[in-house]
Amino acid sequence: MHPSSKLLKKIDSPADLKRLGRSELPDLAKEIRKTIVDVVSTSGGHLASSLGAVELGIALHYVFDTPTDKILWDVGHQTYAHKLLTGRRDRFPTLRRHGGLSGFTKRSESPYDAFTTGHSSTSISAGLGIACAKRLKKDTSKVVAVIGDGSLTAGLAYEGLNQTGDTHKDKDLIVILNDNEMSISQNVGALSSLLSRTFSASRLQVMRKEFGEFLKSLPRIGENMYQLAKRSEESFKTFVTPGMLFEAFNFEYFGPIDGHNLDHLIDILNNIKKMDEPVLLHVITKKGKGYRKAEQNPVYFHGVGSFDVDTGICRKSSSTVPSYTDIFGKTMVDLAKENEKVIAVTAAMPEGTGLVPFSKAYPDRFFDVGIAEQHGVTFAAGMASEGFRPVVAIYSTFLQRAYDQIIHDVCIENLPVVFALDRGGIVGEDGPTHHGLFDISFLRTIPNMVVMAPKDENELRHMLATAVAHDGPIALRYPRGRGTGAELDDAFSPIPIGRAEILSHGDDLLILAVGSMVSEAVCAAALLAENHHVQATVVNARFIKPLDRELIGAQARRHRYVLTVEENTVQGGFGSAILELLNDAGIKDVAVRRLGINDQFVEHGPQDLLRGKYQVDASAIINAALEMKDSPGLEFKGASVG
Ligand SMILES: Cc1ncc(C[n+]2csc(CCOP(=O)(O)OP(=O)(O)O)c2C)c(N)n1
Ligand SMILES: CC(=O)[C@@H](O)[C@H](O)COP(=O)(O)O
Ligand SMILES: [Mg+2]
Repeated sequence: MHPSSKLLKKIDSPADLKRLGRSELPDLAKEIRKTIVDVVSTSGGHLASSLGAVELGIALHYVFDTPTDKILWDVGHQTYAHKLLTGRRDRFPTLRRHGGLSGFTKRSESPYDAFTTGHSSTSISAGLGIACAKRLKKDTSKVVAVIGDGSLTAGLAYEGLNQTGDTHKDKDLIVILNDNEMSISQNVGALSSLLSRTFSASRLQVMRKEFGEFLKSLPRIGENMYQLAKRSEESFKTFVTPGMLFEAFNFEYFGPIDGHNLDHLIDILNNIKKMDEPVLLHVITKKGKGYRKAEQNPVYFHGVGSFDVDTGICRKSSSTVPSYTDIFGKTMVDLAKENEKVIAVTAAMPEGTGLVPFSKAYPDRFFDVGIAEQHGVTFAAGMASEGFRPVVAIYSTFLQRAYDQIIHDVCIENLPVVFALDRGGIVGEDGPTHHGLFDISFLRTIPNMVVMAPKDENELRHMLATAVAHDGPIALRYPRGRGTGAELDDAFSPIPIGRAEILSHGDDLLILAVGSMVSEAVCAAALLAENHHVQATVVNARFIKPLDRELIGAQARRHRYVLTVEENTVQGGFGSAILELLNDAGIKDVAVRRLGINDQFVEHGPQDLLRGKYQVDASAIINAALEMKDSPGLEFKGASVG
């Protein structure tokens, strides 16, 4: 904590905050910002969003009686001030570390975290659910949902607004729109331009105040003129502010006001708190507020690794190995050059998915749909139905939101949509809401879908070329982070669909690995041979669907022991597909062990630590092989019978 945090160190709960005078709050905001910058510069995190929500956090906990009154923070990535004010100041340096504070709100972490978040646009729905539950319990405490302008581009948010505004049942929900004109990148969509058409809050306030004073000063007619002007201001406002949109949902709309002006915030929240109907307060904030480097580059400082506070430069690793994301982005540009039908779709994450180079090279063939994964998939299906080759680049975890669209709009019609799933596997510090640990299971069950995973960044290129050439739905999933350092072939050579490859031969054990686990399997096989005289055959399955039934069946018949490895849930994953194959092929006399995440959510922490803990790395493969070797009645005896 910053040594000069005289005020913050006195705050162990919002009750302590309430003891401060309003005049002390700006200094508290400064201390909170310093603490956030200090900690995030060391541990990484969502800096810009949290810096922009400092006054909001202070004002909300100053006005409302939390945790009885509930505050829900959409996405939850902007909650570092909220955490510092709600009894987590001393633990704040553990932010995003294994066993430390989550980078998002998490119900099990604090009673002040009203809802567990990480995926966007859930706060209004969850907030309304809580508000309706409170009403049934005759509990008159308040519910506030804080949602960003980016998160308001998701359809889910409107589903929540729509029900809230339904007048059949009284609903008492406060929605605060935290409008900084940014998603991760510049915000997109019609709503964003409507929101950004507002006058700058300060100018509007000054105009309104001066004009009102003038009218009231007019002798005799002043008050009437003031009331007339006020009414006309309402109609004026509806043209320049998005009030009309929210009022269409039966919300009382207030704003836009300056979301960094604590006095304004506290005054208006005190008024709004007394209302018992749906209210939307529109606040204007600056993403990165208070740290110039982040104000100047909120995209870079949206999610940042450790950095030097003075220069704002991230402490990069010395490795020169490109990330899977970089290779994907470069390959997309290469493919688009060869094939004018290739288009790219992202759901508000051009940087994270590596599509910025594509967006610059082919702006007409690049589509950022906003945080709207469901829409993005169906939008891509529409384009595919017209002969294009859409590549939908979405993190594995965020694609979960569009499961029906994949089935209903893409696979039933067998449309050629490519799903490029970045962050497939354990992602690290973002934790359970962000690990991509289900895509192999939820995709392989869909008819017409092809599912593959490259062993390295070179195979990613060939797989992407394969995908774009494939005349039907196809998905490739690859991990967060750097590749293996594999050499990149100059030319693409599309891989025959359903074709695996044997990487090494050994009679004792058959290791079937997919994606990021192939390099782990190769490493494990070498160590098993060198240190334990266990000879393993390693197969890079490449395809989870369709499996290479011929090659895998033949190899399974030649081995007594089979180990499958995947960075995915074991339930319904690659290992399950292998069990199904063996069963269908009548291959019975093999002992199969499936390595993967075993029916649990994975907490946040460093990728490698979590891979070790959850048995998806080379040492886990070695241990599993040795356990099989030493298990009673099972011994490795060279070439297996049969
Ligand atoms: C369903 C889903 N898609 C994508 C993301 C990735 N994501 C995290 S924050 C963010 C932008 C949110 O913008 P906004 O709500 O305006 O918050 P700000 O960062 O501007 O404070 C995105 C796209 C996500 N968390 N959830
Ligand atoms: C909050 C959110 O959902 C995104 O910012 C996410 O944290 C990005 O993840 P990467 O850091 O893997 O791009
Ligand atoms: Mg925003």
